[in-house]
Amino acid sequence: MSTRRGLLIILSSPSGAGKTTLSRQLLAWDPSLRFSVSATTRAPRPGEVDGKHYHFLSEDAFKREVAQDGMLEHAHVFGHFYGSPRKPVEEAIEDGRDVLFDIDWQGAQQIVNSALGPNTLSIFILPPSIAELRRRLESRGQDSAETIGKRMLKSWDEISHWGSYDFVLVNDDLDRTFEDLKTIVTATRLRRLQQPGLVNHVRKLQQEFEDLR
Ligand SMILES: Nc1ncnc2c1ncn2[C@@H]1O[C@H](COP(=O)(O)OP(=O)(O)OP(=O)(O)O)[C@@H](O)[C@H]1O
Ligand SMILES: Nc1nc2c(ncn2[C@@H]2O[C@H](COP(=O)(O)O)[C@@H](O)[C@H]2O)c(=O)[nH]1
Repeated sequence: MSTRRGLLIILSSPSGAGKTTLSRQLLAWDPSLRFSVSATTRAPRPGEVDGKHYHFLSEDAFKREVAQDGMLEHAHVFGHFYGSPRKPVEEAIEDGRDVLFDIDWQGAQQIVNSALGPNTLSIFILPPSIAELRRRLESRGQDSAETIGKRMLKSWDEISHWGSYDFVLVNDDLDRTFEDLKTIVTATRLRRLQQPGLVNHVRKLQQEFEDLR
């Protein structure tokens, strides 16, 4: 029987729309889901743990990883490098586990256009308004006014790619958005191609049917 290959579930949004919050909820909902811990050259925020939230690398170390083909995708975002280490993702999906990515549109496009494209599920999170996006970045209280200003200026760049994603959610009410996200993940897991074991099941049904005659 062919085994199931894991799905690559990609969440993107402008900074502050809520993808980190939704990722954490999704990981708590389904402990079998693996999070792709990105590498970044930006400094840790208060409370961020190396190896859990990000792998915090120097620029030299990051570039070395890229040169050795160690990144599945990588991009320059808000003045820093970010990338998804290849090995843990490949191991997880070969093991049949789904992997969650919190990455920008450039990284999403690289993965969707790669050999892993048929195994991806991409979801874009929109904010209810630009004013609310700013309010959320400010209320998160983890970035300087200058950083928030830069992220707001880049928000349209990110939003302009919403049309390339499989699904789009407007994250107004968090509980509602999370319910919709779970529905999307559950439905995608039920796609015929995600269930290679069905072939054997249908063969068994056919045999049982033949035995009736
Ligand atoms: N639906 C919502 N309603 C109100 N606040 C929300 C909602 N979703 C997320 N938030 C809050 O908005 C802030 C930004 O959310 P979060 O950090 O998840 O955004 P993000 O898209 O991951 O941003 P970044 O790309 O900068 O990491 C957080 O303080 C979070 O608690
Ligand atoms: N292409 C990639 N983008 C990534 C990756 N990890 C995170 N990101 C995106 O960067 C911005 C900023 O993140 P922050 O943690 O500094 O707020 C956000 O849009 C992330 O989705 C990655 O590995 N590749």
